[in-house]
Amino acid sequence: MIGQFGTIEFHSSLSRKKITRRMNIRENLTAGSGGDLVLDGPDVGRTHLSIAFDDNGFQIAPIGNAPVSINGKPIHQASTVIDGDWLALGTTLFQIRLPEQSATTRPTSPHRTEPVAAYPSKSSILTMGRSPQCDFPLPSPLVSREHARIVSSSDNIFIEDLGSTNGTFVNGKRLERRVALHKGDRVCIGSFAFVFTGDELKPSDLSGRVRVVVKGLYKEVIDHASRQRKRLLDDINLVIEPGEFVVLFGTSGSGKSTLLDAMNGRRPATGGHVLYNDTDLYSSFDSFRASIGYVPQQDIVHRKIVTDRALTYTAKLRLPKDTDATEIHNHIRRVLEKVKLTDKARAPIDTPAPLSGGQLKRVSLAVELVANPNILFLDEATSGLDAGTDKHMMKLFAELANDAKTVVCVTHSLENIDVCDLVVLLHKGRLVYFGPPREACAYFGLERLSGVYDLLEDESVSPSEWAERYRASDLYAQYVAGRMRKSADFPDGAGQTTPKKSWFGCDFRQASTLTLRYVDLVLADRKNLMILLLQAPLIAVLLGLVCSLEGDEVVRARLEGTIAFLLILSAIWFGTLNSAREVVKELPIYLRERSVNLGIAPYLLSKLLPLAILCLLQCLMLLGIVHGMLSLSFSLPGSLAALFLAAFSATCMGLAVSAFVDSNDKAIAIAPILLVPQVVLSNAVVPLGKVSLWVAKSSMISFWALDAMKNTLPEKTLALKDLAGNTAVALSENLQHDLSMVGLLGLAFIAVAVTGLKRKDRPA
Ligand SMILES: Nc1ncnc2c1ncn2[C@@H]1O[C@H](COP(=O)(O)OP(=O)(O)OP(=O)(O)O)[C@@H](O)[C@H]1O
Repeated sequence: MIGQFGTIEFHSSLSRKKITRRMNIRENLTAGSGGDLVLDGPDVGRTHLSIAFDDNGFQIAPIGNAPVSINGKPIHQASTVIDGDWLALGTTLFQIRLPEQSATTRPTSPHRTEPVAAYPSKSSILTMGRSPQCDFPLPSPLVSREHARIVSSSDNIFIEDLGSTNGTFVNGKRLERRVALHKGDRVCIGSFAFVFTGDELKPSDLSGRVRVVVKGLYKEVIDHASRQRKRLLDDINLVIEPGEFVVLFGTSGSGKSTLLDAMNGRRPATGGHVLYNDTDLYSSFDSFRASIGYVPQQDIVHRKIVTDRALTYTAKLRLPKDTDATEIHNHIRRVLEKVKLTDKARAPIDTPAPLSGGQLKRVSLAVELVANPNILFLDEATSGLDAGTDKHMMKLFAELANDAKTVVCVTHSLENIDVCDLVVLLHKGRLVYFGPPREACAYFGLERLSGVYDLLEDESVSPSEWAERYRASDLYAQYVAGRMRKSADFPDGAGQTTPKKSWFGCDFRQASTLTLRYVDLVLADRKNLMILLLQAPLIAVLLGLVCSLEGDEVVRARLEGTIAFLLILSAIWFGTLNSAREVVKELPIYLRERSVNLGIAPYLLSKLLPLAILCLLQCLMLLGIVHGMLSLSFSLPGSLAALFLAAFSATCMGLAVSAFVDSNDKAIAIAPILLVPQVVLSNAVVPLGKVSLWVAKSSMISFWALDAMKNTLPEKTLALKDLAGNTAVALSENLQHDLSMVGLLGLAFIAVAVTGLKRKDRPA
C-alpha cells in the first residue's frame, strides 16, 4: 500500500549491487552517476533521470535527451514504474523492485498492464541488441549491435537472428531462420535469458548471472593400464548460486580438474546433470559457450606481443563482428583496470622485463574477461605463486564474483581460502564437504584446514563413508538439498551430448585477425626470424662455394641435377622446420580458442599464408644466390616454382606433424623421420625398385619437385646422352605433372593437419 513513504530499489543487471531508496510522498530526486541517487554504468549520465513519488507510485522521467527505456520501450516523459520493470539507462540495465508494494495494490502502468517485465506488445517489430538505439538494448559485449528481431503478427510472435556473431538461441538451439515462439520457450542472447510467456518475452531474473546445479554427477573412463572402467567422480551433488565464489580443493588426483571440466562442459560427465539456470548444460552447450570463461593451468596468452595487443586480438576473435575499434579499446581498458594491469598494458609479456607469475596469470584472466563471461572457471590459477600473490589473486576472484560472475576455482593452497563463499572438498572422486570455508574446520574437528589432507589419507574411513557422513550433515541439508529444492525438474538425457564444432566454413574476419596476430608474433621474435631468414643465404653460399660446374656437357648436366637435388632438399627442410612447432607451441591457446569459436579452416589459413611468404623469401634467396654464383642453366621462373612448391608442401607436412603431437619435443623428434625418406626416396641418391618407386611417387615431395626442377633445364641439356646411350638427366614426367603432384601432396598434408586438429576436439 502506498503511504507516506515508498521504497524503490534499483538492481543492477551487471553487478549484484542493489541501490535502495526510501522516498517521502511528493519527493523528487535525480539519479545518475552524480545525482541524488548514484547509479553507475558505462554510459549513465551525471543526472540521467528524475524520480518522483506521489499517490500514483513512482514515476521516472529522462532528464533532457538522456536515453531511458522501460521494458525496451524508450520513454520521453514521466512514466510510472512497477515492481519487476526493466529500466535501461543507455546500455545499462536495472531492474526495479518495489519491496513494500503488494501485488494486489500495484498501480497500472501506462506502458503495459501485466505486473511483469513484459516484452513485446502485439503487432510490432522490435529490435534487440547492444546499440542503445535498439528497442530493447542488451548491454553486453557479447551481443551484436542489432542482434535479433521480434516480429509480432496477429497470430504469432516470431524471433529472428540478425546475423549476430554469437547467435540467438531458442531452447539451446542456435537460430538459423525465423521461428515462431511457443509458451515456455527459453531465449538466450549473449548473457541475457528470457522466457516466452505466451505473448511476451519475460527477462529471467537471473539475466546475466549463472546458477549451477550439479546433480548425481558421475564420470567413468576406461583405465589405460587395467582396461577396466574407472570412476573418477561419483554421485556429486552441489548447487552454486549466482555470484558465488567457490573453491575446489582435495588431495592430488581426487578429481578436481575432472569436476571443473564436467561443470564447464569441456569434458562432459558420463551421467547425471549439470544445469545452468535450470537448463541442461551439455545439450544446450552452444547457447552457453560464449558466456563461460575458462582459465586453464597453462597460460593462454602469447608471450611475445604487447599485453593490450594480445587482448585486442582476443577481443576481435570473440566479440561480435560489429564491435568497433573504440569499443574494443575501451573494453580492454576496463578489463585491464579490473585485473589491475593498466600499467602493464604496453609491456611485452616476455621481454625486456618479464611479467611476474602473478601478472602473467592476470593476463590469462584478462583474456577470458574480454568476453565478459558470466561464469568463470579457473584451474589452479594460483599454483606456483607465492603466498602474497596467491592472496591478491584470491581477492581478485572474489571481486569478480561481487561483479555478478559465478567463479569456480581449483586450488591447492588453503592459506587464503577464507575469501571465498563456499568450498568443495573432493576425496577420491567423492564429495566430502560443500559449505562455507569457516565451518569446515569445525565439521572435520580440526584446528587448521590443512590438516584435512592427513585426516582423509587415514584409511580407516573410506571415501564413501566420508561422503555418507557429509550427506547426513546439516550442511548438506542447507547447501545441497535446500538449494536443490529451488531447481526445476531435471531434464532427461543429460550428459550424453558433446558440443558440435564447425570447421569447414572459413570465417574471413577470423582468418585475417589470426593472420595479423601470427605475423605480429613472428615479427616480435626477431632473433628467430633472423635465423629463419639467414638459413637460406648461408646454405646458398655454402653450395655456391663447394659446387662447381666443370667438365663436359654430360658431367655438367649431371652436376646440375645434383645441385637441383640439394636445393630441393634445402627447400623441403626449410618448409618443414618453419612449421613443425607452429601449432603445438601454442596448443593451450589453440584449445581454449577452439572451445569458444575458433574455426580450423581460418586457423590453418592464418598459418599457411605467412609461412608461404617466408618460404618464398627463403627460396628466392637460395635460388638467387646459387644461380648467381654457379650460373645454373635452369629456367628461373620454373625452378623457383618447383622450389617454392616443394617448400610450401613441406610446410603443410610440418603443420600436419604439429597438429598431431602434443609437445614441441615430439614435433622436433618426428621431423627427421619425415625428412630422411625425402632424401632416400628422391630418386637422386639410390636407384629405386618397383615398390620404393611407387612409395616415392605416391608420397615424396622430393621425388616430384626434383623432377620438376630438372624439367626446367634447357631442352638441349635434357637431350644429352652419355657414352652408354643413357640420357644425362633422367625424367619421370613433364613439368606440369610434377608441379601438380607436389601441390596434391601439399593438399593431402593439409587434410592430415585438419584431421589432427579435429582429434584435439575430442573430450578426454
Ligand atoms: N582419461 C583418464 N583415464 C584414466 N584415468 C584418468 C583419466 N583422466 C584422469 N584420470 C585420473 O583420475 C584422477 C583424477 O584426475 P584429476 O586430474 O581430475 O585430479 P586432480 O584432483 O585435478 O589432480 P591434481 O591435483 O593432481 O591436478 C587421477 O587419478 C587421474 O590420474
